[in-house]
Amino acid sequence: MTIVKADQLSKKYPSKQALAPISFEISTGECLVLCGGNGAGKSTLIHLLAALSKPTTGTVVLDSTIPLKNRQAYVEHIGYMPDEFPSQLGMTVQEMLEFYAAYRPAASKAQVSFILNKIGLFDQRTTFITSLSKGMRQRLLFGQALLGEPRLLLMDEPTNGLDPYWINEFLAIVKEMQAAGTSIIFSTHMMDVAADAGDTVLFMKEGKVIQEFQHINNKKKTTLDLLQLHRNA
Ligand SMILES: Nc1ncnc2c1ncn2[C@@H]1O[C@H](COP(=O)(O)OP(=O)(O)OP(=O)(O)O)[C@@H](O)[C@H]1O
Repeated sequence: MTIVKADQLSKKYPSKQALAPISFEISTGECLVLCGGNGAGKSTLIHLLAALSKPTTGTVVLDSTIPLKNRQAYVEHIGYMPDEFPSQLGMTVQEMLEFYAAYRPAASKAQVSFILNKIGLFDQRTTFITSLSKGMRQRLLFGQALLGEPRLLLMDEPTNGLDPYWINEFLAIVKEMQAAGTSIIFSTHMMDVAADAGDTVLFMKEGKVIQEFQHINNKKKTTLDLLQLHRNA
């Protein structure tokens, strides 16, 4: 079943066409990975899908009925992980998760504890965010995106700053979420992560999709293919 349908979505700034019109569909439990060099348009596309920015053209529909312009209903069903930490630095780890849980109708106190364990920060739950390492902050951002069992998980460079153990854990959690029916879109510069997680990998350059891989089976070969494309982007 199609969960996300983007039709001719584009973004033009006065001085720049950041994203040329793009159309795609994603099914329940599918993972779409966005790759490409700096300035390729990955964050622009994720911001549009997260309803953080208005498209210049085009539409997005979630779950076949909820349009992007019905912002409240739309964002209730998505989890969003930004590429930079927001400003809640005066909170503890648990307070931050509870703060975000309050905005997610399906999130509960029990889920906050579950996620704290999942991201390996249960023992640091009373630690102030300012005292966390970069990788720990990244895990916390990932954890808040999982709150409320989103139908669509949108993540901007989620593995930045993660050590190899947590990159593996991230990939395992992504697969668990997919198996539970969550659809996932994330950007990455890590070709092995893209090859491992992506059912579909879109390779972008200067706001356009220049190549698309689907249903990757041979991880090693595909990682090399993606690296080759990255060199050309
Ligand atoms: N607010 C803005 N005003 C004008 N141009 C912008 C704005 N935001 C982004 N751009 C431009 O849009 C293009 C795409 O940027 P975007 O952040 O989507 O790239 P990206 O693929 O996420 O890059 P990176 O890998 O460096 O994060 C870039 O050329 C960027 O300079």
